[in-house]
Amino acid sequence: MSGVFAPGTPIAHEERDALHRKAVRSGFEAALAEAARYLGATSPNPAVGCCLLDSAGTILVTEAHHRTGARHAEALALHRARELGVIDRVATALVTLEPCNHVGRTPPCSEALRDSPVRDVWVGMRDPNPVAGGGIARLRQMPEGRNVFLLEDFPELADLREGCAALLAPFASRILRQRPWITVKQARNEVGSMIPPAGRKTFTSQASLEIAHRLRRASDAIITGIGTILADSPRFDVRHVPDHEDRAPRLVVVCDRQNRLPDSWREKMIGSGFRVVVSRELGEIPSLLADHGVNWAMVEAGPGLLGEIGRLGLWDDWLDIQTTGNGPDRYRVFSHGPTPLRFILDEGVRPLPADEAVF
Ligand SMILES: NC(=O)C1=CN([C@@H]2O[C@H](COP(=O)(O)OP(=O)(O)OC[C@H]3O[C@@H](n4cnc5c(N)ncnc54)[C@H](OP(=O)(O)O)[C@@H]3O)[C@@H](O)[C@H]2O)C=CC1
Ligand SMILES: Nc1c(N[C@@H]2O[C@H](COP(=O)(O)O)[C@@H](O)[C@H]2O)[nH]c(=O)[nH]c1=O
Repeated sequence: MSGVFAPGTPIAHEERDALHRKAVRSGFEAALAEAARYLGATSPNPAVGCCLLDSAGTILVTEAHHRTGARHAEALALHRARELGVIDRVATALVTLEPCNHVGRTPPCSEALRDSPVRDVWVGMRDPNPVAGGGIARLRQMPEGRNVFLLEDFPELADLREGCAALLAPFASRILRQRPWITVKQARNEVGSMIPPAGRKTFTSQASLEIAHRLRRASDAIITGIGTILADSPRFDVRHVPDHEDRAPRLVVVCDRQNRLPDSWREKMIGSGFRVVVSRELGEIPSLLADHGVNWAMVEAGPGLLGEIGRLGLWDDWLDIQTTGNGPDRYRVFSHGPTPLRFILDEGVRPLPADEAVF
């Protein structure tokens, strides 16, 4: 592995490699954490993080893509490095997604890297988007010895690649399958029921509600059923954690085949910044959401709609939060791949025992 250390650094190869792996690891962890803060704000673009290191492997800047139309993560990180006066020290760029090679709303990141002192570029995932991809090949063709390393070529860094795959999963789903990543969130009480006690909408703990609201913040759309609207008149807003500033209107899709949706609820939601769509056919929802640029959709619905979603297999991961009645709530996750839920869950709610949980 060549990399973050300047040629001629007077340390042994093995020591250099160990330090190098440590620097790459901390850099990717920082880039992933920063990017995950913007899940739900970047769509239809992906969430992407970038970390710039100096030749000793010290982190100089960590940045992320904030929203469509704004600078990409690499371009913003290089911009910050110039603002901070550390651009001349930048040696290595770690990016969770292949740098773009096209002129979209912003110029190609491959060129931003070319016009910088970066010599080594570490890439978490190849870009599944054929329009923007090609940055790896372009960087490799550039003169002056730029090196490009892919995490997929380093088995000892497989967990970082999985993190990058989880971060990209919602975008990759829309691009490759023309449907968003769909997460079902289900809360159940001590006896396994989803139905709240009379006069209440929720029964889980504050920690669980914060997880639910982080998921709302990270997703671009909520799929629900008419039964939930009629029972709860839900707000579906983000209030137990801070929301993204100036977020684009989020979609709520209501499965309602008999036109029972109250106008008053629809008007209230539009007034709070949602777009409301009614669907008579559950099966059409994934492609409809993809057409609206939705990368990640969550389901907040009752047992009627969840049964149908389960029967049709219309989900990618399923978060089941259970109240125990005594002690903290527990959760388990069922997932069909590296799940972006890893960026949502935290210590406030404990996983169920390993044999009952996916991770
Ligand atoms: N604990 C939790 O996590 C949650 C609990 N809840 C609770 O669940 C209860 C409501 O549950 P429920 O009555 O089952 O309501 P749902 O929210 O599950 O909505 C059910 C409706 O979905 C529509 N639907 C079902 N299948 C399809 C399909 N294939 N295509 C299109 N539409 C479809 C039907 O509408 P139609 O009748 O028009 O055919 C059906 O009546 C409430 O008490 C609420 O508090 C709600 C959300 C989360
Ligand atoms: N019961 C239940 C949940 N239920 C979901 O929350 C909705 C109410 O949202 P709001 O109007 O924004 O407070 C409700 O209609 C249903 O979709 N969620 C949870 O995290 N825990 C719970 O115990």
